[in-house]
Amino acid sequence: MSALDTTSTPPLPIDARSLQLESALQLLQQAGALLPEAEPYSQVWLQGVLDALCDLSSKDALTGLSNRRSFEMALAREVDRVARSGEPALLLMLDIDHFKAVNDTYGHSAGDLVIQAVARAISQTVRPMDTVARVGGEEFAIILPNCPHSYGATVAERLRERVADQRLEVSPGQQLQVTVSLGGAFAPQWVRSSPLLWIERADRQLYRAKAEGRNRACLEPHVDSLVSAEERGMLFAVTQQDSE
Ligand SMILES: Nc1nc2c(ncn2[C@@H]2O[C@H](COP(=O)(O)OP(=O)(O)OP(=O)(O)O)[C@@H](O)[C@H]2O)c(=O)[nH]1
Repeated sequence: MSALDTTSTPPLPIDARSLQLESALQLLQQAGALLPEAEPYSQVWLQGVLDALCDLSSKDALTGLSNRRSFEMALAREVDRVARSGEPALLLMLDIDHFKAVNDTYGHSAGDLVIQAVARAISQTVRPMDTVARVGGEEFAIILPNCPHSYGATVAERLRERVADQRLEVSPGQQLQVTVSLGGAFAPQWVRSSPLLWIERADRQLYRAKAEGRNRACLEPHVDSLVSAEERGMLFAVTQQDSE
């Protein structure tokens, strides 16, 4: 039985009022999270508090996007899915160009506004099924499941253009334009690869985009999977047995 298996143990009756929830509630309040509307300390209310805490711990505070931890979990799930389904999935790493100069010239608050605007632009450009995360100060990652190879360069270019076309008001009457560089790599299909390796491959393309002058997208050249249809069937049967 795993530590998370709750099916074989009878639930313990808990008086929620005996739990020390002050810090958790304060944290949620500070973050502006909506507290559950149910009767305080009822089971439904307690579940609502736990759900709100989970939500908070998976989000980046500045942008509301997924944070690095949540991104890494989503990426591991995607690696698993690609290994089973063989569907093409793209990982894009995106970094704001010369962002230090934005901070140095306009101040940290203006820098924060720029990060938020870039986050919005990315979210509005991709599909709801895609995961958009802020994985570093001015670095974002986008996981695009079920993304055809022929579409990779188009989506990366659309993101680049969307940000470059934005006029950002960093203070009254003061507008600013920023650009981004992107690097992308597709997950190897029908093979259980490592999320870390996938990130490294996309990152390498991002460095290339920076080195080649920024404000551009570089994708790793695609190599067709060498796994035959018969091997795919065998691989799929094995992974199915593994999970049973
Ligand atoms: N405003 C703001 N700045 C941040 C945040 N996190 C990191 N930074 C700043 O982001 C800047 C990143 O600068 P660099 O890594 O030198 O990159 P860059 O200037 O964008 O240069 P290139 O990536 O090479 O184009 C640093 O000045 C950090 O202080 C944040 O949350 N808000």
